[in-house]
Amino acid sequence: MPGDRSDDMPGLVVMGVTGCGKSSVAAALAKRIGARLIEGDAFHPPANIARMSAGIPLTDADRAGWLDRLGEEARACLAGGEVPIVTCSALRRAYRDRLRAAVPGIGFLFLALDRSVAAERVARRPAHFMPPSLVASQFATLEPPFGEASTMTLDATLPLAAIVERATLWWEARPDKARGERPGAAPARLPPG
Ligand SMILES: Nc1ncnc2c1ncn2[C@@H]1O[C@H](COP(=O)(O)OP(=O)(O)O)[C@@H](O)[C@H]1O
Ligand SMILES: O=C(O)[C@H](O)[C@@H](O)[C@H](O)[C@H](O)COP(=O)(O)O
Repeated sequence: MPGDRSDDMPGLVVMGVTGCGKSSVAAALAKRIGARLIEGDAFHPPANIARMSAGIPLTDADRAGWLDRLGEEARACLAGGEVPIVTCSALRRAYRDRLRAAVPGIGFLFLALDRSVAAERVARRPAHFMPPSLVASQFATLEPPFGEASTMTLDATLPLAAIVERATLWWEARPDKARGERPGAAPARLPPG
């Protein structure tokens, strides 16, 4: 699936519905490119965790403070000279714009999968606060980031290594890298699909 890289990307958000592989992909990608992982789940206030554990979807108001917290973490990471990779469902355009306001040009890697696979993965995942009953509301809320700047969509059912490989190529081809660290270098070619 195509990626759009019209802005510089100082860091990344790995986004998508519950069970799409955000935590798995972001951890592996952070290791691969030497970035700092900011695990979004670790920044929910206890009230949000309690709601989700009880099978109640978060509201815009529940998510607002969490998104701001993630934006602050990403900014602090950049200020410290590190590259942030944030896991955050970022389901709506407005949520992504809130993160973009905190970190202009931040990129979004969207892991796309259908709801039956998401439901299956969430049901099989041990000891996690998200119950399978919340999968439907995640899909109802999702606004895919198609056409937005600095976004890349990948098939979340590819093997983890293939996702990380494609994401790494996209990251390496980002404009500031091409301009700054590799003057005159052509951006790396993205693999088909
Ligand atoms: N590419 C993949 N292929 C198969 N299973 C995956 C893949 N990525 C993640 N998983 C599995 O799916 C489940 C959900 O992954 P996770 O990273 O926790 O998703 P999220 O953080 O988006 O909720 C986990 O059991 C994980 O091992
Ligand atoms: O790992 C997961 O299962 C979730 O996707 C998690 O990363 C996220 O915190 C929730 O989805 C709650 O936030 P939203 O209701 O905004 O998705």
